[in-house]
Amino acid sequence: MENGKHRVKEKANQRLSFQQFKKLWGIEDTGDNLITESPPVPVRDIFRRFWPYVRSYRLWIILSLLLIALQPMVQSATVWLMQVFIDRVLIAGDLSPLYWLILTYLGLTLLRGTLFFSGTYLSNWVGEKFVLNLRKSLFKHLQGLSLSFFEGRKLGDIIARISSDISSIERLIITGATSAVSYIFQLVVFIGMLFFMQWKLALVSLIVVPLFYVVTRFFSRRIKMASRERTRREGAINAISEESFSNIALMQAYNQQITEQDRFELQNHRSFQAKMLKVRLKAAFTPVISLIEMAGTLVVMIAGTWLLINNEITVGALIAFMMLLSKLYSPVRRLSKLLNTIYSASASAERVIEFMEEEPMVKEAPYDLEQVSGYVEFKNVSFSYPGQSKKILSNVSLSIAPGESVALVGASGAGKSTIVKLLMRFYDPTAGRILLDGNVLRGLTLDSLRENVAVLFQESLIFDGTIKENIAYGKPGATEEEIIRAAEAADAHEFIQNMTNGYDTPVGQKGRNLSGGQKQRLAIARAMIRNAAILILDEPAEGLDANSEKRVMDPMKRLMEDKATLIITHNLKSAAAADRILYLKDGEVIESGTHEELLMRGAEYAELYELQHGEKEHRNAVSLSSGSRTDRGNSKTKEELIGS
Ligand SMILES: Nc1ncnc2c1ncn2[C@@H]1O[C@H](COP(=O)(O)OP(=O)(O)OP(=O)(O)O)[C@@H](O)[C@H]1O
Repeated sequence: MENGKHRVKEKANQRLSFQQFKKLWGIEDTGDNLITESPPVPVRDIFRRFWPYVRSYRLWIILSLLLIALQPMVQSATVWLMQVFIDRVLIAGDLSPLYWLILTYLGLTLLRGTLFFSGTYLSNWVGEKFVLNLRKSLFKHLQGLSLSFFEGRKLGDIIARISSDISSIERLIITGATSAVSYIFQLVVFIGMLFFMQWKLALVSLIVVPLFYVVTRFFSRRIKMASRERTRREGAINAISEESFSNIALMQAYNQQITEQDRFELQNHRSFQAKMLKVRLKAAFTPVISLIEMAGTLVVMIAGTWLLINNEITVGALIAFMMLLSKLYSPVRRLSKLLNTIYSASASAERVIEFMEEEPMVKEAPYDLEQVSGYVEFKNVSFSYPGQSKKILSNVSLSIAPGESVALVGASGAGKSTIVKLLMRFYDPTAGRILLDGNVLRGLTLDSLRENVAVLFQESLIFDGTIKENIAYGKPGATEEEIIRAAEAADAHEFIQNMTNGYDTPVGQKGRNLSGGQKQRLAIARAMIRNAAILILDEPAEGLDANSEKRVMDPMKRLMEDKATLIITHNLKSAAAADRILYLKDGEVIESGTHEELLMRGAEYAELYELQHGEKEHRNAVSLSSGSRTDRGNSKTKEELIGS
């Protein structure tokens, strides 16, 4: 029996599979949806999942429900007044009850208005509070997720989920739930009143109720699926817009407007198709419901007339009954419509829940490290990106001591930036260990690790804020004096002072009001103010012209003082000035030593150097290094290390 039940359930699920449904209803699986489908979640579980965000408002919810629940009572009393008016005033021809009837009617109308205002205001207030809390919590949660999550997602889709999807959930959780309770309460009151007035007629009027249920179920399931398709397409529209507009210069420079428009249009059209399917379903739903409603009214009219003929009901009571009946069908209809809204909003809820259930791949650890000296060690570290079998790093071992500079060189794609990502714990190694001052990175809190590292990325990352805010990003709560000192050390003070509003000048989105060199000096000031023991320089002079490069050299040199520095560079002349060079090939350190040692070895590093700087210079470098290695010792200048 249990098995049989299970099979039926399975079959029901199968029959309504998304792909089959899409074929049936005209959204064929075109394979062009940029956003993957979120796992389906039953409505009951959705409520359970979001309940914690409204729990603290439960008293207000109860109050608003109470206010909503009182409304049908007042409505019923108004109908009852009508019955008294017809039977006692109109038919009896007696005007004496009219005075109190009018006064009561007025009082009831005012009461109903007050209840409506406070109920609506309160339920909306709770709803908006829910949106506020949920959005805050989702934003915080997303910020704690690992880099891998963001590298595998479309930014536009993430934004769509934080903005529009969360707003849709409000319709499901608060407005939806309170309206549902209010409609159910109205139903109970009205049905109770109908039975009180004429139980036989009341029974007849309920004949059509199961029909409402069957039709609603049929429509709401399909509306939910169309809504899923629609929300995914909206996410894709956001993603394409974000990609296109953030790369607008590239797009225009390569005349890719048409390609981008086509990409956009495709998703836009699919979104339109999904929406139209939803509209068709919703539009067809209302007339079908009206038809059932009409059938119910007809049956009651016939039965009512028969009862009237048999003197089992008065004219006034029959009219009042019919009026109440129309009021009964209204919450039934609204409840059915609401179910559709709930189902379509649950498509958004599924997308938000998918994100909420994401766990950070890099797990937080308990040990809070204080100020470190900056001794970094990689021990037999291997790494593959999540979900990929290709080994990006194999058995990498390296160390950087405080005050030492190590250059990481190698062909593009060799795995240099991946080493930085592991050191920052954006990812954890697949095998091997990384240590900071002898502590395994996996055991440290992410905050304490990252507080001890300052990074200068290949492309200076500048936020849309003032110059002051951008520098202070390196040390939250930095004083004005500290900011100016950092800017002076980064040789940025002068150009900042020459700007219209000095340190309060806005830099524009991505720092578009600044030159490349200015942005880099601002980034140096930010790293300066952090004063971390470990410094990572990822192609710090990349993209700067000779003049700007010269300009950032001195501040960079000051920044590196006493720090354990890892410098990633393609330029072997800059690498030459490092205390040690690691040559990375296909994720393995194949050569390691000083510039001179590597040249003497005459292997791949020497070959690459020769390729970059010509044979003559290479020979000079070798003879110079073999003759005067001891003289030079560690006297390499920091300028050499950074510049080319
Ligand atoms: N998020 C990622 N997911 C999957 N593979 C990645 C990811 N990031 C990098 N890779 C792959 O890892 C390899 C090493 O990349 P990495 O960025 O570390 O190289 P690199 O030596 O820094 O290159 P470049 O000098 O060009 O910056 C490349 O083959 C790259 O395709």
